[in-house]
This record gives sequence, C-alpha cells and structure tokens, in this order.
Amino acid sequence: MAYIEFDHVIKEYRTGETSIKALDDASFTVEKGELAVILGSSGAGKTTALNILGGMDTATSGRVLVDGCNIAEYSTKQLIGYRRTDIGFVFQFYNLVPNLTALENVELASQICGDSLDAVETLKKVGLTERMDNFPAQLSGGEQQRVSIARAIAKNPKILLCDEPTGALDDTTGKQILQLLQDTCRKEKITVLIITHNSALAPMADRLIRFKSGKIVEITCNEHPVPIAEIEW
Ligand SMILES: Nc1ncnc2c1ncn2[C@@H]1O[C@H](COP(=O)(O)OP(=O)(O)OP(=O)(O)O)[C@@H](O)[C@H]1O
Repeated sequence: MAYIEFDHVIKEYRTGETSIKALDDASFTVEKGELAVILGSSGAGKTTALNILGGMDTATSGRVLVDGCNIAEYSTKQLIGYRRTDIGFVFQFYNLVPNLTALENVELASQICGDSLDAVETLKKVGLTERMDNFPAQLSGGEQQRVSIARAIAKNPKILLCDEPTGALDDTTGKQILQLLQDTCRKEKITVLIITHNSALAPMADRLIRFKSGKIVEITCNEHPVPIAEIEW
C-alpha cells in the first residue's frame, strides 16, 4: 500500500441549483519520502486535492488514505489532530502573523503540537540565522517564505503540502525556495507535495501528477530527478 492513496475521490461544490465537480474520480498515490509535483491549469482541482489531503476540506466520496488511515472518514476532532500533528502547509502568500517576529511565528506552530522541533534550529536550517528577530514586513518575499517553511517543518510533520510556494517570487528566489523544499524532502525525509503552474519544474519531481478538469491525466515517476539549479525556465 502506498503512503498516500487518493482513491476515486469526488469533490462536488453545490451553489443553489448548480454544482461543480472540482474533483471527478481522481486517483493517485505518493510513496513515503517522495517529492511530488502537481501540475495542471487553473481550476483543474489541484488546490481542492491538497486541501482534502491536508484535512482542510472533505471529499464528497472516495477514500483518502494516509499511512494506512482513511482520513475521509475522520471526525472533525480527528481532522483537527491530523492537521496539527501530521501536516505542514506552505502557501503562496506565506500567511505569517505580521506582529510576531520570524522566531515567534515558528514558535507558534511548535506550540500546537507535541513532537515539535526547536524553532531556532529550524530557522537556522532554512538559512535565517541572522533574521530571527525581524518582523515579516522587514523581510523579503523569499525570506518570508523561508520562515513559513520553517514554521511548517518545525511541527515535524509527516507531509509537507505546498500550494504555489514560488507564485509570488522572482525566478531566482523561487529556485532557492524549491531547492530548500527538495533538500527538506531528502534530508528530513518528509513527503513533499508541491502545486505549480510551471511545467518546467516536472524534472525535479520523483513523481509528477497532472490534473485536468478534476481528473488525473498523467502520473510519471522520475528515476533521476534533476537538482533545481539545473532546471532552466
Ligand atoms: N469552495 C468552493 N465553492 C465552489 N466552487 C469551488 C470552491 N473551491 C473550488 N471551487 C471550484 O472547483 C474547481 C477547482 O478549483 P481548485 O481551486 O481546486 O483549482 P486549481 O487547480 O487549484 O486552480 P488554480 O491553479 O487556479 O488555483 C474550480 O472550478 C473552482 O471554481
């Protein structure tokens, strides 16, 4: 059994008379410790899938297995625990608390789960030794994204879910962030899923999952993923 199994998942959003199938019988797997890149055009269902996998949304039908547990059957309380302990999120616009320093932002995340890593050590790992006492507004976009990655990995999560993590960054900074995510996957042995619009990123993945209109249209496994520095776009 794979570490993550998305099994015939349907997600239907109803508004009044109309309904939209954001996910239409979507199935894919990801193995433990893999870096998966999720590609697909706007509206293809990528964020919906990530939100369901992260316990922020629920499937209309289908099974979502993580480490052998079907989280689609979890109660609200179980989902809260799952989000707190098992999942780290990285968003496009960082979502840092503006009136807390970088260190305090990371400490905040550590406080909500029992098995957390040291906030100072985690900020050092992402290259922010010198900027721990700065507020988000005093940091560049790339530095803010590093804080948000530190915040996510300080929880010591099983899975790191990243929704367009470089969407607000220039190409060079974006590459540094992707390198950090690839290194995190390898060194910390965290399973990492990254949503992107950028097809050029496909070679960095252990596994490429392509969405189209709520369905999975391609799953490719790379025997030899390419370091980010070698990818041009
Ligand atoms: N809460 C919601 N209520 C109604 N429809 C929704 C909701 N969330 C998403 N949708 C619809 O579901 C479809 C899939 O959306 P989703 O955000 O998952 O796509 P995406 O592939 O992540 O797109 P993007 O790359 O633009 O972020 C879209 O048609 C969207 O409008």
